[in-house]
Amino acid sequence: MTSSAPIIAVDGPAASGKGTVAKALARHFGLPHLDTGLLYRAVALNLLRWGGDPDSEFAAVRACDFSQIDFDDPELRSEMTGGVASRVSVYPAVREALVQRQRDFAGQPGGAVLDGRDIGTVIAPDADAKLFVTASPEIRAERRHAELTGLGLAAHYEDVLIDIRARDERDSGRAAAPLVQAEDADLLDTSEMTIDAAVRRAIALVEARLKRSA
Ligand SMILES: Nc1ncnc2c1ncn2[C@@H]1O[C@H](COP(=O)(O)OP(=O)(O)OP(=O)(O)O)[C@@H](O)[C@H]1O
Ligand SMILES: Nc1ccn([C@@H]2O[C@H](COP(=O)(O)O)[C@@H](O)[C@H]2O)c(=O)n1
Repeated sequence: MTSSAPIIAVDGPAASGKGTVAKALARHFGLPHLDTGLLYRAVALNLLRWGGDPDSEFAAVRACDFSQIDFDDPELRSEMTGGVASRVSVYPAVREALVQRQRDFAGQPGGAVLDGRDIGTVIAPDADAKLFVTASPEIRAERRHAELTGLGLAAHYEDVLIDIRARDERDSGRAAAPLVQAEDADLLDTSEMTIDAAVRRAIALVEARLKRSA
């Protein structure tokens, strides 16, 4: 892959700020951006609406149908949908059903930024730049809690922290495409960083990688 049409992979745990960083990178480098978590959330939302059982791999695979999904639907971003997304994403057949769509996005001629859990390891292992964005569970829970209450939703910090820890365990512990830092990814721990500082550091890390691969 040449640096004129770069693929940038951004991975990390829930509420680490990877989406914020990925969107800013896309703006900075003039690239299209895909939040791959939305694909797993779409499967989860189908399942919830159809009354399917998240413990059934068969039902989850049937829910890999985006024909009725509006990607602007606010329900996609709910905590309930995110929790079910992390359950259906453990199934290899669900992951398999979503791979090609993500690889097609990554492979478009002008380059792309994708964020998720397995972008640098499975979807685009040859990406030109890879970031692993993280922060402590407590900081991530604070940020998610502030986000939810800011939207006027009732949320308790302790519950959010429990949910974040459960999500970390499921995403990192599954056999298929677990959340793990790719060997050639740069680590960006945003625990002590403002959004501006995290974005500036992300741009600097990616620019350095692109220069090296030019
Ligand atoms: N460095 C930071 N300092 C403070 N708040 C931040 C920082 N980075 C992100 N945030 C805020 O934290 C929340 C979560 O960020 P974001 O949505 O980017 O995380 P994410 O990793 O993409 O989450 P997920 O994929 O689990 O939905 C948002 O409200 C965002 O504005
Ligand atoms: N590449 C990815 C992206 C997401 N997931 C799973 O989906 C859940 C929701 O993702 P968000 O980024 O929107 O929070 C997440 O907890 C993962 O289980 C995935 O497996 N791979």
